[in-house]
Amino acid sequence: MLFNRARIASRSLFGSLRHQLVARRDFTIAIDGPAASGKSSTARAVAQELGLGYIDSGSIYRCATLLALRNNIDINESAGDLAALINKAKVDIRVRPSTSRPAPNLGRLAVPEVQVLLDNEDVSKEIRAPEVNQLVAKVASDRSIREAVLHIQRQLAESAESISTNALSKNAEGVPGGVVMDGRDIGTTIFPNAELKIYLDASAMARAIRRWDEMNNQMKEANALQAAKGSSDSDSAPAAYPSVEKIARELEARDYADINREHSPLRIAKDAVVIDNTNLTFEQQVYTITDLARERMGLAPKHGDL
Ligand SMILES: Nc1ncnc2c1ncn2[C@@H]1O[C@H](COP(=O)(O)OP(=O)(O)O)[C@@H](O)[C@H]1O
Ligand SMILES: Nc1ccn([C@H]2C[C@H](O)[C@@H](COP(=O)(O)OP(=O)(O)O)O2)c(=O)n1
Repeated sequence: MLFNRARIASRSLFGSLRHQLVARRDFTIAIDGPAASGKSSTARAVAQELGLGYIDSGSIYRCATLLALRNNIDINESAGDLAALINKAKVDIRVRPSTSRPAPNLGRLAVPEVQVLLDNEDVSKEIRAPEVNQLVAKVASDRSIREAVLHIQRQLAESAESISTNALSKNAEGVPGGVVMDGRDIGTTIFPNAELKIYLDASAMARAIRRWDEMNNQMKEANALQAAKGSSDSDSAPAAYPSVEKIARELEARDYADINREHSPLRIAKDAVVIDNTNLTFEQQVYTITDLARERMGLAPKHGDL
């Protein structure tokens, strides 16, 4: 049915419009914001609640960064070489309903799990490594690389539409097909006609504490796993993680690079709804967005005043 089919075209003839994905899909939600503001977890929960597809555009830039590191490409000297590699690479983002208990900071909401495949290799963990964090904003600032990534975004948007209803659908009666995509330029450049644009923000300290908590939980899980194996091998001990202050400085440095770059910088789209979640619970922010979306779909809100 035409109603459910994504039809995407790039307007390559129109200079500054060339990065747009002109989506004829039924409902697109763009979620942008600074690092660790909650975009990905929120977008996944919103996609699950509404039965839409989900694409984490940052993970594509992270795959590009991993390719640069693995191939010793100096991004200052040879961005074109990296763009060529990305053009040849196959990136796949798989979303499946969560199998584990929700994290304590996410309340009752189970957030779907995302697996990122680069040329069929699961790189979900590797693309979150500190070396990738440090280089990714630089990689994302290059125009030829952004163009190569756009190509992948377009392909993924097409397949996300087709998996959306069977992979994530839950309590989504009456909701049309569509996709939730998060990143930095989704509402401003990639989907300028998105039906709903959200700019998610939180204080740098709140964001750093959340990242630190994440690392702490991962460390505890790794320790428990090692203890269960009875291993005392110091080589397999998880690495120490940085202080909250150091994480905050790194997040701010990346935000500065993302806001001040020339091509598709991080900006609040003029028609975006800004949600500062410094003092919101995860459920509040997710249900605020799903109710806004339902309202724009012509459906009754489910959660009312939060
Ligand atoms: N309102 C909230 N309260 C507490 N923690 C939150 C909230 N929203 C998101 N988080 C947590 O913040 C961390 C960063 O979220 P994430 O979705 O990875 O952000 P981003 O995609 O913007 O980098 C995650 O651990 C997530 O569970
Ligand atoms: N649409 C996008 C998405 C991400 N980027 C860049 C900018 C970010 O610093 C990196 C990594 O993005 P990602 O969303 O994975 O980062 P965080 O989860 O917020 O730490 O990619 C971008 O330029 N445009």
